[in-house]
Amino acid sequence: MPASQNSKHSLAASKRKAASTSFSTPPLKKKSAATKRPANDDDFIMTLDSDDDVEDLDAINAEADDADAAASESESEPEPEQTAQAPADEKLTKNQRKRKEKAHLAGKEKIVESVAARSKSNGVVNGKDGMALDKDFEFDIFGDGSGADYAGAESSGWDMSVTGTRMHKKLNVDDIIEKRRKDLPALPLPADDDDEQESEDSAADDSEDDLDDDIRFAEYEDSDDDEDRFGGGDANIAGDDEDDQDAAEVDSQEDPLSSDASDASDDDDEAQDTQIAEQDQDSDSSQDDSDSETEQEKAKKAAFFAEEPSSASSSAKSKSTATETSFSTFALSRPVLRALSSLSFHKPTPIQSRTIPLALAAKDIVAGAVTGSGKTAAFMIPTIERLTWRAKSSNIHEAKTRVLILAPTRELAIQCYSVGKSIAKFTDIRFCLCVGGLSVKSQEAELKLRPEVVIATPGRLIDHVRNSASFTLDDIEILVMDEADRMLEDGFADELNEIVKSCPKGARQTMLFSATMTDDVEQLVRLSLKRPVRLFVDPKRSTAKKLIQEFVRVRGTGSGGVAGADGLAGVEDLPTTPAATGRSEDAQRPALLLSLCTRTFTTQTIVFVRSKKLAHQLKIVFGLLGLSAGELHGDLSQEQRIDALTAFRDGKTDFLLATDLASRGLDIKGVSTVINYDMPGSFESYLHRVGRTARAGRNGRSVTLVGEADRRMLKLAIKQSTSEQVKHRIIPAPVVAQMLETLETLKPEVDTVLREEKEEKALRIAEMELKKGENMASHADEIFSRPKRTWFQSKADKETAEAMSRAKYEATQKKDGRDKYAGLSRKKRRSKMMREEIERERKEASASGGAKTAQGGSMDAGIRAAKKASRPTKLGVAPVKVVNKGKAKGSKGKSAGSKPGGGGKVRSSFSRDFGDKKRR
Ligand SMILES: Nc1ncnc2c1ncn2[C@@H]1O[C@H](COP(=O)(O)OP(=O)(O)OP(=O)(O)O)[C@@H](O)[C@H]1O
Repeated sequence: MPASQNSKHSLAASKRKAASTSFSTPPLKKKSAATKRPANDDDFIMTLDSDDDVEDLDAINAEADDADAAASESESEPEPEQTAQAPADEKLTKNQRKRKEKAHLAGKEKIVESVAARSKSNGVVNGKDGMALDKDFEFDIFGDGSGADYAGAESSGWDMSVTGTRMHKKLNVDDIIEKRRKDLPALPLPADDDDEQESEDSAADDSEDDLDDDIRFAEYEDSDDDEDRFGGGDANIAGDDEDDQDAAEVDSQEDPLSSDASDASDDDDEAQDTQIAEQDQDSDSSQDDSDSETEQEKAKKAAFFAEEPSSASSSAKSKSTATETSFSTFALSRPVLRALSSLSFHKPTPIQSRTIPLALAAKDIVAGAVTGSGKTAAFMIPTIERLTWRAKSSNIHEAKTRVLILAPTRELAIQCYSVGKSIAKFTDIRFCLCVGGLSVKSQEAELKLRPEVVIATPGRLIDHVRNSASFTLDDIEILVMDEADRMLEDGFADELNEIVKSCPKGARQTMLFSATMTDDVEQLVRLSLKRPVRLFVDPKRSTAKKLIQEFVRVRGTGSGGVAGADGLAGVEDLPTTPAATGRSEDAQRPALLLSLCTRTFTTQTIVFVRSKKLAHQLKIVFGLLGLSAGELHGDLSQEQRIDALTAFRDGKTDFLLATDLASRGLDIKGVSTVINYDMPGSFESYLHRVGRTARAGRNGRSVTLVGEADRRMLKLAIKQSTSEQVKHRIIPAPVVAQMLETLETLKPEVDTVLREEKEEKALRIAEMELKKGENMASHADEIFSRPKRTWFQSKADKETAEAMSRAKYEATQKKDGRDKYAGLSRKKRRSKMMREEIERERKEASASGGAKTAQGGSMDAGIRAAKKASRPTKLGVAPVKVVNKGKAKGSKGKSAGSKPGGGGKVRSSFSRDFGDKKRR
């Protein structure tokens, strides 16, 4: 425990004590000796990236923002302007220095103006607003703060508009891209896939039937030819046959996706299937989490959780299926019913049906339901309803903050705020949004009025608990955590403990929600739940019913699989010859992605990538190709993040290139496709990502690029879905080859844009430093007279927490099998798996009291070994591509004649994953 926590704890306790004595005299907080404020302390970035060490341009931007914020917040020591500028100056050429000097002068003028404006309008709070990031920057949900314009907001999703002037001129990479694009010669792009020939393979024209037919064909009659037709497996890519055959002979033990590994990997499949089956039992009731639970765990859960009251449960179950069910059956108050009807919420979703009665009865709840099933309203409706029962008082000193809703990201908190205000719009309930990146001062001012509901990200909330006079969590009666499983992860552990400690325990109702909610008692116990009810509405780890999940195989003969990927390998380091392009999966991904986005999924598409740097680079490539794309990740300022979201939501951009920051909770209407540029590190993360589409009963499609290291995740996805939901998409090799050529042409342009952007940013940083110096000079008295803010975590604490979170994430990756067997020969891999399986079965046998004996487990393994022995041991020659060289085109007709898995053709394990599904 960080040393600071003891003092925090006592602080919180003393605040509670003080607050309980009198409402009329809000207790003054004792400010402890200031620890230095870490930059971005409250930036709850949900990225699971491992790119923190990457010096990214947007990171520079973020630093610049911090520098600016620091200037306006005036907490750091003033530094001589010369010193601050020196490092930036050193990097600049003569011309750049001249430009900088110009900017310097212009900046000076601006600063004078802004200081004048600031002193003019300083009446906002206490006559001083210097601690705000930007006094004019407001987050206004409906433009007027009233929530009156819901209909418009509803039609296009929750409103995330931002009003107010910008803190500084936004550096616009779009301008740089546009400038470069104009000078580019026309780039060859693959034609749309709506012509007959191409739709045979890529199968994504407007007609749903055609699309399904084509993909089904690819799925079940996947020939050797087919599987070679993407990822660089065609005669058009010189030398590929040889490469593959060599690879098949030499590396057949190492390539679980290659066709020649098919016989050998049957055992692997079985072993993996068994594991998957055991780990991912469907559980469509609140009662059983998994059969693999030990008796001890079951007993622990039985003691920890309360049974769902039978009346509520049975009526809810019938309600959830009955078409005539309506919100009026819950006896909600008129203003709430009116709001629901204005939102066109006519009947409750299943999770709402089961949650609302229990939540109204003040029960603690641990709830899980599939993405897009209405969990936000499930906790928001009863919360607001309970607030309408409160005793009303016109006296502000009697007002209390009774509800705290926590979310892991700012965007999600903003969305919850928007939903809450909409449902409460006919009541007098007041909300306050407390998230990082927005004005601390205006939040402080709102908190002083004691709004009934506070919706927050943890870091900013703790900042207010520690530093905003009169704000305490002493009166919290309802604590809700959205994406609670995320909040329970190590990265949030310290913050969550601090918050829970600061809330009263006694009469508090706690509700936890997530699509991937855990019922692991060890994790939940620290939240002081009181016999919570488990409400798991959908089968565990399932996707929305109307989601079609497509998978595109990424084939590389090298070892540069996804695990090692960070950066746009296909663009940054494009190979010089097309032949070389088949060497790494990473080299294929940009081309595959762009083939999808230029031909098939041309709008309303979110592309998830695993690093901020990659998101930015892809944005440049998209821009240079004339595709309108925004980026969303943690290296952007909050303003840029909201801008990107709103532009995408409003259809101003067709693509949103995002990290996992955007994977959870965001409800953007009209998202038709989610593309996973790479497989995320955990299956939970996959579920959240693909859950950005097919929401609220709508159709949606996800397309995931699957490399060899992702096969286990692919199998999980297939296992958890119906056969109609999963498809194998094949992109014609000529299309990919053409895209690779185009990317090759673009490479120098991408570099140029990055360089120009860097220069612009260097200038901007210089401006910031100047502004900071000016602020320091103009407001020195005020700055040094202020009490310093105290911080919950030092930078080191935060880094430790992040490192723990990252370690856990990496461990999850290993658990999910991404890298577990990487680098092992087939033989070693199989014997390792066998050993693990025997060990696991032994454990299970002893845990289940001998129901399945260790001996029995070994026997299973023995049977599998015997089965394997009865098969031909090795094909010897790669069966791929022998027949197909001259038949790259018109694969439909050709392949339609082939039989799945028969006729001497060997199907890849990738294809078998799909075929197996069909057989089930
Ligand atoms: N009763 C209802 N009737 C109609 N639409 C609803 C109802 N409840 C919620 N919705 C709509 O369903 C969509 C998804 O809701 P919400 O964002 O709460 O899903 P979620 O379960 O929290 O998803 P996630 O797990 O991704 O966070 C929203 O657009 C919301 O407006």
